[in-house]
Amino acid sequence: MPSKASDRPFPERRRSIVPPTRWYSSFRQACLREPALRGNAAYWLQVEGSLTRHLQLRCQHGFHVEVAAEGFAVPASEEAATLDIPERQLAWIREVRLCGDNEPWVLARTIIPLHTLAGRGRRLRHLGRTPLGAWLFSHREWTRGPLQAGLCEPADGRQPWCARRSVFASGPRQLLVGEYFLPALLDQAP
Ligand SMILES: C=C(O[C@@H]1C=C(C(=O)O)C=C[C@H]1O)C(=O)O
Repeated sequence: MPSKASDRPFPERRRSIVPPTRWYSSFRQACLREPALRGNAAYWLQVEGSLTRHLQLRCQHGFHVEVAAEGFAVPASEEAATLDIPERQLAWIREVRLCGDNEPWVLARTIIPLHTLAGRGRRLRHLGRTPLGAWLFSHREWTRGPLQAGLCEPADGRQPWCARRSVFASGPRQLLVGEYFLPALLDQAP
């Protein structure tokens, strides 16, 4: 049984933990398609700053990151296009569950292109259970691009139905972070 994050590779045949998602250029655009976004989801899809930090602040017993899979794999063509990297080029893909009070609240999928992993970016392959948000927001040179809103196709009522994502950039380096909100979080008052 794998015990460390590095023991959980990301072969292409491994299923992603996040559902298929259709992305919209803004929260408002997604609301035109799905008015239910104007409920509790509105807060989470638009909240600024580190999502990790916002989640930590609402935990009573503790916050942790559970690594579902990380390793080199080929991103979806639409993800490669969003990052402007060649289609079929390998990237470091990290999928985690952000857990509050021992319950998964958010699923996150991050695509880190090869050129971002060079030099100091090497560290990004060894985050393990350290939240990526803590790293990004403590390195001031990283800035976040506009937030897109996503409507998911959940396989069942326990999967996320909405998400958000954005590109973080530091000079020529960039990475794409998608955050998928689980009903366990959305059912709480924001
Ligand atoms: C971008 C952030 O980082 C969070 C932490 C992640 C991780 O550890 O892989 C992934 C996505 C985010 O939800 C944030 O906190 O805003």
